[in-house]
Amino acid sequence: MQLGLYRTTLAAPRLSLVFKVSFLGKMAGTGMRPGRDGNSVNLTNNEQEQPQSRSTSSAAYEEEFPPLSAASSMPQSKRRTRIDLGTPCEQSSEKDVGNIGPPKLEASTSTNHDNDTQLPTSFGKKRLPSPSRNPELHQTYGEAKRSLSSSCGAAADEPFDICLLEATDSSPLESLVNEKNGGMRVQKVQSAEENEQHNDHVEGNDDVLDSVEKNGEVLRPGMLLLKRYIPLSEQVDIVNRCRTLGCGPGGFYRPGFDNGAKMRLYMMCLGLDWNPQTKIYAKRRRHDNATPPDIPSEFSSLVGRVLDYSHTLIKGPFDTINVENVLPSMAPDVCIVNFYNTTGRLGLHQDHDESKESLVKGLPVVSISVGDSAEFLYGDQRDVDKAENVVLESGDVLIFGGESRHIFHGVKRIIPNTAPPPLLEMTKLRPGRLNLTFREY
Ligand SMILES: O=C(O)CCC(=O)C(=O)O
Ligand SMILES: [Fe+2]
Repeated sequence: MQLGLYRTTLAAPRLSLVFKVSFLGKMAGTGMRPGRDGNSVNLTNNEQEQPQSRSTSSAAYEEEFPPLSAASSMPQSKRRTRIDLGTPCEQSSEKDVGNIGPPKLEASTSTNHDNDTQLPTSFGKKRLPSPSRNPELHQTYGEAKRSLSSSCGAAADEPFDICLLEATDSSPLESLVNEKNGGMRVQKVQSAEENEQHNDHVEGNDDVLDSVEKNGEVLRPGMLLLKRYIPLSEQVDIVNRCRTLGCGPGGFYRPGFDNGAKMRLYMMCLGLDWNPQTKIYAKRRRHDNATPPDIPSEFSSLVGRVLDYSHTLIKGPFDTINVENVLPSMAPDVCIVNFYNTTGRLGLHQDHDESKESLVKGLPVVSISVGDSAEFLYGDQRDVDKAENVVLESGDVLIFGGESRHIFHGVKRIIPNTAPPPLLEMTKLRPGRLNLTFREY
C-alpha cells in the first residue's frame, strides 16, 4: 500500500505543510456502497426505529465466550465463572488479543429482523441485574476498591462508571495550571470556540492543558489522523461529560449477545441508539427501553471544527479542489461512546449500519480518543494480517469518510499506562480508553 503518496502533514499553529497528494482527483464519492444486504425493517412506533439495517458480522463485536448453555456442559475446570462473564477483560488471558479476526466461536450472524420490529420480550418486566451491570465485577484495580464513594456504579443494576472516584471540580485543574505556569492564573477554556481561539494563540506556550502541536496526516483518501488535536482541557471536559451521561439513563452498559458472548467494552449511545446485536439504530434501547441522551452541543461543534480542519488539510495549496468531494461535511446525530478496559478490544468491522443515503454520500465517521492509547487496525479487508496499524493516543482524532467510509477497522489492544497523567489526576478516569465515534445517520 503506497500510503506515502497520500501523506499530508500540517503542524498547527505553524501551518507547515508538506503535500504529496496525488489522489485528490479520484474522489467524488466513488466506490461507495450501501450495506451488504440492504435489509430494511419497519419498526413499531414503540421503538421508533430508523428504517435501515444491514448485517455486519456480529462476530466482529463479540468476544470468544461460549454460550451459557455450552458452558454448563463443560468440565468445571473449563467453565467460566460468573466473574468471567462479567469481567472477561480482567480474567481472560491476553494471549489471543492479537487475533481480532473472526472469533474462535463464531456467533450466529443471522439477524432476526422480525424480532426487531417488536419490543423486547422482557419489556415491562422487572429484570434481574445482569452480571455485566454489577459494578463489583468491574473493579479491576486496587483503586477500584476505594471507588465505593463513586456517584454511580456502586449499586447493582446501575450503569458503569468510567471514573473511579467522585469527579473533581475545577480546582485541581486550576492548581495544575497554576503549577505549570509559575502561579500565573489561566482561565479554563470552556467552549469549543473559545478553545479554538485559544489554541490559535498559544504558540510558544507550553501550558500542559491547552498547548497542542497538532499534526494532521492523510492516511488514505478520505481518511485522516489528527494527532493531539484535542487539548487536555477539552479531554477533561469530554471525560467528565461522558461520565455524567454514562451514569444516567441510557448510560454505559456492556453489550451482550443472545449466545452469551459479550463485547469487550462498555457502550453508550448519544442521539440514537445502535444495537450491536441487531445492527439497528433506534430511538430507544432494546434492552431497557431507555432513550439515549442527546449529543452535547460542545461535542457537535468539536466535530464541526475537526471537519473544517480536515478540509484545510485536504485542500492544502490547491484552491481548486472541492474538499466536499473528498470528505463530505456532516452534522452528527449519533455518537457511539465506547470505554475499553486495558484488555478491551474490538474486532475488525465496517461501520455500515447508518442510512443508505449517509453511506452513499460517504458521510464521515469522526473518532475521538481519550485516555490510554490503542493500537488501531484498518484495511481493505477483514484480515488482521493485512491491516495497517496506527497508535491512537489521547487527544487524537481519526476521520474516515468519502472513499474510506467502508474501511475495515478495529482495536487490537489498549496500551496500559499511556493516558496523560494530568488527565487521570483531574478526571479519575479508569485505566482504559474512551472513544467517541460521531456519525450522521
Ligand atoms: O474505538 C475505536 O477506535 C473504534 C470504535 C469503533 O470502531 C466503533 O465504535 O464502531
Ligand atoms: Fe467502527
